Amino acid sequence: MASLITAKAIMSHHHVLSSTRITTLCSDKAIDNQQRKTKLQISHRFFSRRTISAAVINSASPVPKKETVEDERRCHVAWTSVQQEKWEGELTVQGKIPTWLNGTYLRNGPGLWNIGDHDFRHLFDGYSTLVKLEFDDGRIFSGHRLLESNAYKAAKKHKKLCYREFSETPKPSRSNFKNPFSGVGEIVKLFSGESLTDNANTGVIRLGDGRVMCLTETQKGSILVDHDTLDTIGKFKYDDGLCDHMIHSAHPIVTETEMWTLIPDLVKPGYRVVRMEAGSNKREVVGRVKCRSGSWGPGWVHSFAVTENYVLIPEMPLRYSVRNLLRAEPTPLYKFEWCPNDGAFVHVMSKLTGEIVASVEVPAYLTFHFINAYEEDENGDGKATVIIADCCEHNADTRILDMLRLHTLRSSHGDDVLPDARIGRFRIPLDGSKYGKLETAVEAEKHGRAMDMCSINPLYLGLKYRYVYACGAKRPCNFPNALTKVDIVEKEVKIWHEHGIIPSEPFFVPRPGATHEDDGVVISIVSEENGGSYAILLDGSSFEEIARAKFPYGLPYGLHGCWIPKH
Ligand SMILES: CC1=C(/C=C/C(C)=C/C=C/C(C)=C/C=C/C=C(C)/C=C/C=O)C(C)(C)CCC1
Ligand SMILES: [Fe+2]
Repeated sequence: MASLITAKAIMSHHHVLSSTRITTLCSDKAIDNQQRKTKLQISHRFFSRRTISAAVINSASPVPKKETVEDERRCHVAWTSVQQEKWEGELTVQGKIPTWLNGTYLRNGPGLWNIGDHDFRHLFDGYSTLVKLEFDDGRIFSGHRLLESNAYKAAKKHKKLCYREFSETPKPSRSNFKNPFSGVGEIVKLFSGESLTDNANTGVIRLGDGRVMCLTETQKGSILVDHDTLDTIGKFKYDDGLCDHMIHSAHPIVTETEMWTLIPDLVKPGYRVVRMEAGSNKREVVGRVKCRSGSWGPGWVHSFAVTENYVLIPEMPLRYSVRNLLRAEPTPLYKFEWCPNDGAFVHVMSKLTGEIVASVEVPAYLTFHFINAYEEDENGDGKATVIIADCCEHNADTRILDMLRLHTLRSSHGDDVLPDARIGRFRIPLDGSKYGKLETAVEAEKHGRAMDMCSINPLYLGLKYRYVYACGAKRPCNFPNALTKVDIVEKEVKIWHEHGIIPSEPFFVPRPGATHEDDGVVISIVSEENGGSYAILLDGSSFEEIARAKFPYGLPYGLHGCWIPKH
């Protein structure tokens, strides 16, 4: 493989640099074993000088002397753009993959953070990069590929940012500089959704009918992919009038039969709760909840939770801000503002009737990811009296958003600057009380005061459960650097960590036929300090390593994944 890649890469000065990196990695013994099966394709036109120089730096090769190099030298591969548009090949497995594990783990996340000479600012800005691990009878066939969103294709074609990303706004064209009406045009393009990105870099889900969809928070960023080839199939076309509302939660809740999601209303602050039957493209509005705070915008809703009978709608003090949405330059809170004085709420809607059965004020909170929720029947008469909802809670401290700026992530490696997080547990009474509680479920010190990117056994969705898998920390760190299993009943925590790693979301796959909640495996993809990366498999119960498989190159950090079983 080394000679194949070198031949492809030595086409220009820049590609001599990229070949240095790839040849170095490919001389790895494990990779030599699979040369025949490996295909690599480098996009020569698009990947820029910066991407390539970062690659050289990560391979510890001699580097050109320039000011940015010192910064980049310290840059962990987790925050370094992928080096090629796609790759596929078999990975060499150390250890033994359970024979029952047959199917594909797919992970989505931002993997390319520069366009031409422009470097993106925030982790969430990067172009969607899918990584697959296909488990087949003890072997792993892997690959990655950039998603062909319109935003990515336009950037590639014009060598510049063309759509509004999380923190980035395209520069106005020269002709628009002098046009006094261009500001109005920008507002129209923003509120019609035209200028918003479809870069579906956040999650990937398998719908009940088997279709696989990548998502971000714009509805137009719902994109179908082929989980085998990683080809982009095309837009998921919602067959309803709800797309006018532009944005939705990036984390719909999907089962074999249905999908639930929330659609925030920016005009009349509130949320629509919608349901889509498996096999359909049409969402039905089950109900609507009005925001209780007097702020202009609804609270940001990245994710939410469901129980067997209810949908929980969070109304956080981190709210959409029209001023910040319109600003070209990012504010410290990007599109949002922090309004704790306007209150923090959780609403509960009946799945059956769409009625609001509880709406409680709670202490200020900041969460991106709900873990799970369930109903509790305290009187033992079969009627739920309280709802318990757990989330990764950032102690109502918005600094986490700015911590995820690429410059900070790249330059603070080794410093203990990650703000604290915990498992926040809401208790929401169903007796008409005005207030709900928010407590710490397990002493945060036990998981290094970091807690995000969580998963549970999917068979326990909406039900009383015991185990949370998430990214935690071994301090000091500037980003969660460990995998953790939290027993929220016994309040015990297991940690898996290796020096210098940045692991992505630990994803739990239950063993078919299992009778214990933690009988299964946990999959994660780990970016290493030395520029490499590997897939890791932990036993869901002991949380010990079962197997790992090294990639022939370094993969950046990724966000969320899904499991597609082989039938
Ligand atoms: C907010 C708007 C947009 C984009 C939203 C996006 C891309 C949101 C992505 C959020 C993610 C990936 C949150 C993850 C959080 C992870 C954490 C806190 C990890 C912590 C580790 O400790 C647009 C769609 C671009 C436009 C409208 C507004
Ligand atoms: Fe997320």
